[in-house]
Order: sequence, then structure tokens, then C-alpha cells
Amino acid sequence: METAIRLENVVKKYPKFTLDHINLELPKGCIMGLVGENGAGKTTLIKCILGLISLSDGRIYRDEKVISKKEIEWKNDVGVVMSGSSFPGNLNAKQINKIMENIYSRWDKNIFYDYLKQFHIDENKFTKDYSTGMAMKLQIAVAFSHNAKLLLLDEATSGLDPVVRDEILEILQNFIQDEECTVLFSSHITSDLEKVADYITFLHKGKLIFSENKDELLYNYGVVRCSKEDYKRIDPEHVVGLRKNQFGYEVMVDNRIDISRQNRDWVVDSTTLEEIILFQIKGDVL
Ligand SMILES: Nc1ncnc2c1ncn2[C@@H]1O[C@H](COP(=O)(O)OP(=O)(O)OP(=O)(O)O)[C@@H](O)[C@H]1O
Repeated sequence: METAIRLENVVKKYPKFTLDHINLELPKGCIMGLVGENGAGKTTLIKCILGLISLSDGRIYRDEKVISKKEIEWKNDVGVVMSGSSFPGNLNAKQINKIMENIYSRWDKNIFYDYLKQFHIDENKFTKDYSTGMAMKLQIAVAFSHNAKLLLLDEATSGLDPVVRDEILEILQNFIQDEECTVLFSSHITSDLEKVADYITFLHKGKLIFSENKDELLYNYGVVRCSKEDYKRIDPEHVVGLRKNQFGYEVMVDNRIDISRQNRDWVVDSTTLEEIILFQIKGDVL
């Protein structure tokens, strides 16, 4: 499978935080969900890819070429939605359309106006009078209207109601029908990622914990509910998290099928992305 973006030993150091030697491949034609607790480094990673911040070390490749900030094509090829950023308040969507026509060589006014209609955005309303959801929807409309090949969405669906979120997930799935198109999508709404992501990348305190195919992840991971004695019989190599409660141990393992075959009387449940993350972040010390 071809790679859209590759990070090689990427380090970004801030005084109290380090994005720590990230090696990551984003395959073309896929949606990758980026998860992690507040402050895990998701936005920092997206900003590194966009070249908005300089790297302390490492390299980022696009189509196997090192990304240079000066590349004009790169700007045309990327659609970006960052939570917290917005258009100047004294502009309306009509004016934004004019500005974008001058910025993006492949800007498509018709697509933009179709999204405005779909998202119920009044083209004459100034963005200062938008609700949070509307401001996000406008950013999304812009990101989708210049025939980008890569979409980088940072918390793009936060603050949106379930109906609009669903619409956006559907748009993302349609977008990657073109095998040249790729999405990196950070979100705390793990159910959204479970619905649409092909890969899940998990950052924790600036480190990459895993980047895996979502279906394999959900197939392989599971929770064993057992006694302390049984817990000791599980290969520690496969234990990714542990919770103790009054009834015994809950152990997150990454070889659910093997364990349930080997121990037919054990309770081994399938799990969710949210559980996998919670076990890793909040699990008891192994
Ligand atoms: N310009 C900066 N100067 C210093 N520290 C920074 C800067 N930008 C980000 N950080 C720190 O880097 C860490 C990671 O922040 P980042 O925004 O990447 O996390 P995140 O995973 O996107 O979090 P959230 O889910 O809350 O958006 C945080 O501790 C943050 O304070």
C-alpha cells in the first residue's frame, strides 16, 4: 500500500512536553483516527505535518519526499480543520468564497455552495455571529471545496450535533473512495472513529503507543475477567492494561482469541476503542 505521509523519528520539544520520536505511516486511501488524552500531542503532531511548527528532530515525508514548506502544491493538496481556529468575524461565507478562489488553484465554488446549503449556512451572515457548530461547519466546507488529496482534521466534529457529525463521517467515507485521498482525523469521540477509521493511532504523553488497523485491533484486543492466580498465568507480553476490583482482575490483552482458545472456562470479552484507551491511560500499574 502506498504511503501518503511518513513520519520518521519526529521530535518536537516544548519546555514541558516532548512529542517523542514518532514513527508513523499514513497509508493512502485510508482514514486514520488519532486518539489520546488531552495534552497527548495530537494537535502538535498535526501542526508538525502541516509545517506550522518546526521539528526539533526527525523528518516528515509526503509521497516519499521530504515536505518542504515552500511547496505550493502541498498547500493545494491539503484541507485543514483545526478546532479553536476560525475565520475573521467580519467576513461572511460569500466573501470567504472569493478569498479562497485566490488561494487555492482547484477551488470549486459549486462544491462550497453545496456544502453551505447542506450545512444550512447563510452566505450573508458574518462569522462573528456563528454558533460554535456553524463555525466548524464552515471550516469543513472550506476544507472539502478545493479538491484536496489529504484532509487533516483536528477535533473537527467536536461541538457538532449527532446528525451533522454523521453527515461529516459520511462525507469522509465518500472522500476516500478516491484511492489518492487520505484523512487524518483526531477526535475524542471514539465511537465516530470506530465507525469510519481504517487505522487507529494512539498517542499518550507524547509517545506513540500503537498505530494499528482498526478491525484487527478490535478483533485482537479483549478483556479477561479472572482471579489473581489466573492473571499470573497470562503472558505479560500480551497484557496491555489491568484493573483490579472487588471481584478480581480485569486484564486487557492483545491476543483475545488465543487466550480464549487456551482457557475455555475463562470469560474473555471483546472490547471497544474507548475501553482500550482507558485501560492504557487509567489502568492499574502492572
Ligand atoms: N506553543 C507551545 N508552547 C509550549 N507548550 C505547548 C505549545 N503548544 C502545545 N504545547 C504543549 O504540548 C502539549 C501537547 O499539546 P497538544 O495541543 O498537542 O495536545 P492534544 O493531544 O491536541 O490535546 P487536546 O486533546 O486537549 O487538544 C501540551 O502539554 C501543551 O501544553
